Amino acid sequence: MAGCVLAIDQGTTSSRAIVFDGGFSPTSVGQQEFPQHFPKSGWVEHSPSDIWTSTLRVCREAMEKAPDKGAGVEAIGITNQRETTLIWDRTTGEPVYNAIVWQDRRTAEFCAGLRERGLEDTFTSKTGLLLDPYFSGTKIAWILDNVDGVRARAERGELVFGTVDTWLIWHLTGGKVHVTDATNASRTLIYNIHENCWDEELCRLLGIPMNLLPEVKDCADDFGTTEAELFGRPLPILGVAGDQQAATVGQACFRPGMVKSTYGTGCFALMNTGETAVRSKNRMLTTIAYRLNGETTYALEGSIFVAGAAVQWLRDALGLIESAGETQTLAEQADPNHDVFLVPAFVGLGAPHWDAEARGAMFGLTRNTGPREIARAVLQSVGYQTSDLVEAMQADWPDAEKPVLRVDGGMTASDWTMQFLADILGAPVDRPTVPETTALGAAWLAGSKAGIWPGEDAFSAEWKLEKRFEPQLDEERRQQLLAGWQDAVNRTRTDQD
Ligand SMILES: Nc1ncnc2c1ncn2[C@@H]1O[C@H](COP(=O)(O)OP(=O)(O)O)[C@@H](O)[C@H]1O
Ligand SMILES: O=P(O)(O)OC[C@H](O)CO
Repeated sequence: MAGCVLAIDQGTTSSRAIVFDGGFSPTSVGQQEFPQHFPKSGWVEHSPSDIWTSTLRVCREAMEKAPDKGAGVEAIGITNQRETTLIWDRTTGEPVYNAIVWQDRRTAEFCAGLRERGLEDTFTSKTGLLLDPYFSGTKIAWILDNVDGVRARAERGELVFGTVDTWLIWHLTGGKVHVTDATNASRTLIYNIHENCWDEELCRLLGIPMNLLPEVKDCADDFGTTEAELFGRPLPILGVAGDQQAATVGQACFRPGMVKSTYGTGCFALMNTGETAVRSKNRMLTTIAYRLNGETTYALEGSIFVAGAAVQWLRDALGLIESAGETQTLAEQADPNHDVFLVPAFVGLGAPHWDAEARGAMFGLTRNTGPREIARAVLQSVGYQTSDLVEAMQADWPDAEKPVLRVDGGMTASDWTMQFLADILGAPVDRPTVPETTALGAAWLAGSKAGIWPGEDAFSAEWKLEKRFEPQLDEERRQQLLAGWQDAVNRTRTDQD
């Protein structure tokens, strides 16, 4: 079976690999969770070797399970958790520190210091991002300044930096290739998204030597060839995109105004804004959606740090459920006259508030509040947060029609959550037949570059609706719930008077 593509989806909690056939259907999957490390409050790390070895294992598993043991695989596409930061020795490949994960807040004070120096506009105007610990730049600076001997080694040119895509490509190519793509670069806080280059001034402000940085390529490009012994033969890596951008591609959101929202550990909504890099007035991010044939397509992005992670909190910290799916039954049975609001600011608040110091809170508790109302509040928090994002995006780009939201990610398995989302947005929510849109997006980038998959239009035509959720809530109740949510958020924020 020729025309197959192996997609690697290296996520925050697990590594996944999927072989897609020439009809864009998944034929086999490999998946492995790996440990999360929380060395201090607000710190989140991964072992670099876990990232690599779990990825290699799931690729081999997916190839093994694929028809003809993956003989039809002609190209590899990579998509990855973004912003997560690694630095390693360019000769030995030895990491100098663990991977600092996107959720990590250790550089909050450093960011506040830069803001106090009046530097936020300098960073935002060039990168589209905000001075928040979320992005890679201050994480690179932290490693350089806090790990013994690292700055000196960096200045001697012995070290390299990479996001997870770069780390994986380095290993897949036997340490020969040090590259990234424009979408991953656009999340580092040192990449100029308008001029499409690493920015000297921003690197200087953060104290980052530019010799650490990888070459930046288009999303469909030549990223090197895998070592023959890894999969029995060399395979070309032809597609790379950060996971949220890959989902935008996989959801075929190619036209300006189209929006996708992905519900995994966090939630990330991206609106395609075409060739215009819209500068947000509402603290959304401006980012690169994809770069193809040297042409950049931009997006507005709203990033929420906790979505499915709140469901995991119900299971792992509170022990209220044994599996994520139980939340739906609990929510259905909750008292309709008893509103409870959860603001899941477990690692601060992301867009549109960007309050790194805020922590989670629950409001409206009474003696009658039980697991059902709490579970419903968890699922609803995802809807409310999305509603904040969509409202901010529409304010930033009033010309765009009220969008239909294309959704994907593990949490979209919950019909109850998707219906609430449609209700609170007052807009339809579309769930596609292929839930693995992130991996599919990476596969399409590689498959189209290889010339074995068709272009944008034919690919878009293949996007199929599995279920549309229509809004059913009356407007008065919607406004009442939104007001309750706004009140809860205002009381949680640390930057309110
Ligand atoms: N039926 C469900 N109802 C609610 N949440 C769910 C359901 N199934 C999965 N989830 C949540 O979805 C998340 C996993 O989604 P996934 O897309 O695999 O995440 P990631 O790529 O961030 O690791 C978990 O946080 C899990 O709690
Ligand atoms: O690994 P995910 O799916 O939670 O996505 C993480 C994002 O890329 C962080 O920006």
